[in-house]
Formats: sequence, structure tokens, C-alpha cells
Amino acid sequence: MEDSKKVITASKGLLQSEELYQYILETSVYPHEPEPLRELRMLTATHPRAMMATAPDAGQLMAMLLKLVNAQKTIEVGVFTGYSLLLTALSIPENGKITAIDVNREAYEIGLPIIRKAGVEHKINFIESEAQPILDKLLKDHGNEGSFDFAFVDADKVNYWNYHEKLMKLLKVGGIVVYDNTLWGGTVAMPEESAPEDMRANLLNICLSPESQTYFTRFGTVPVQEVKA
Ligand SMILES: C[S@@+](CC[C@H](N)C(=O)[O-])C[C@H]1O[C@@H](n2cnc3c(N)ncnc32)[C@H](O)[C@@H]1O
Repeated sequence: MEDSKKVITASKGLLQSEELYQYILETSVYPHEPEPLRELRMLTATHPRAMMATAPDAGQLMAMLLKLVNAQKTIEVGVFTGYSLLLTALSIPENGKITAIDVNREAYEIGLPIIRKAGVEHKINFIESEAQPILDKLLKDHGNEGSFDFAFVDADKVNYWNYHEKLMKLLKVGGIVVYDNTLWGGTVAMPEESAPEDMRANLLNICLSPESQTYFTRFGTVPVQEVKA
């Protein structure tokens, strides 16, 4: 359809109200949330930075993607108390492995007892560090190139492009990388001057590049498509 003939149907778009979001959580998301994740969500709710945790609806979509690509070897950048990490650990098989990187181990330790109780700690290699040197280290081992099935990036937005370049080498063809916050609280569609300075779209250039093909309400996925020689 020509652009001029496209009709903007806002009512078909993203969720229109808090009430509707709540309705979806209560009728569809919470009833399917595994008990350990519910426990971790409740525990995290008391943390002063609780809003950083992955939303349970986004989490369920991520769990579906992990299962769709039958992910076994994954990377997570940005762990916090571990909601997305635990859901990844619960979604991958018994012999699956997650390289989980965060500059702050303290928050991870809040969720660790629940991860242990869920019996999935053995799948997790938590590394307390800035993410970039760890991704570089992984790339130095050529065996890691093209070997990861899935990556989830939920950390410092200014580095998303740097992470993307490295992850494209680490992920296998057909793998998926998921970036959280690609719609940046809706500011990506605001005139630049109306968005708060630290939330301007140029911080999220990766999300606006032609390489990002699919967008969801809170995160975007980039299917890995390059055919490697
Ligand atoms: C939004 S939170 C992650 C939320 C997490 N995915 C969850 O489900 O609860 C962002 C995390 O990224 C971490 N972080 C920020 N900058 C980082 C960096 N350069 N390298 C590694 N981790 C970083 C922060 O310490 C914080 O825990």
C-alpha cells in the first residue's frame, strides 16, 4: 500500500490504558507465570529500583522465543535481581548455559536464593563486570563465534550498538537477540525536543536502524540473518 493511503489506526496499536495492561496481566500473564518467577517478582517489588526488572508480559514473550529457537547457549547483559535470567534458566534445557553479565553482583544476590531453590543455578555463569570486555573475551575464543542461540540485552543503552556488533559475531545464524526498551517509554515517536534529554531516540540508534525488523511493546528482536562464509 502506498504511504499516502495508509490509515493510522491508533486504537489497534500498543496498549491504550493502564487498566487494559492490568487486565492482561491478571487474566493472561500472572496465571501462566511459574512460581519461582512470581516469588522473584514479589521480592524485587520491594527494591528501590524495582522498575528496572523485566516486565512479566515481556518475559513470557521472551520465554516463547527461547523455546522457538530451542535455545541452549545464551548471553544476558544486564541481570539486576535476575527476573529475565531466571526465566531464561527455566526455559532452556537441563544442559543449557547462560553467560550472565552485570556490573553489580549485589542485586543478583538478592534473587540468587530463589534461583537456587528453582534448581537452575547450574545453568548460570554470572560474571560481575562491564559487559564489553567480557564480550571481547568471548570473541577471542574462536569456538564461541556463531555459537550462541540467544542473547538478551537490558543494560546501558548508549552501548547497545557496541553490544550489537559483538553479538552479531557470537550468535549463530537463525539465533535471536532481544533488546529491551527499544521504544524508550514511547519517546522514540516524540518530536526530539519534547523527549527528556537522556531519553532521546539517538541513544537508541540500533532500534531505528533497518537491521531491527520486529518490534514489540517493550523490546525489539533482531533475527541473525547474515550468511557466514
Ligand atoms: C534494567 S536492569 C536489568 C533488568 C533485568 N534484565 C531483570 O529482568 O531484572 C539493567 C542492569 O544493567 C546493569 N548494567 C548497566 N550498565 C552495565 C554495563 N556497562 N555492563 C554490564 N551491566 C550493566 C545494571 O547494573 C543493571 O543491573
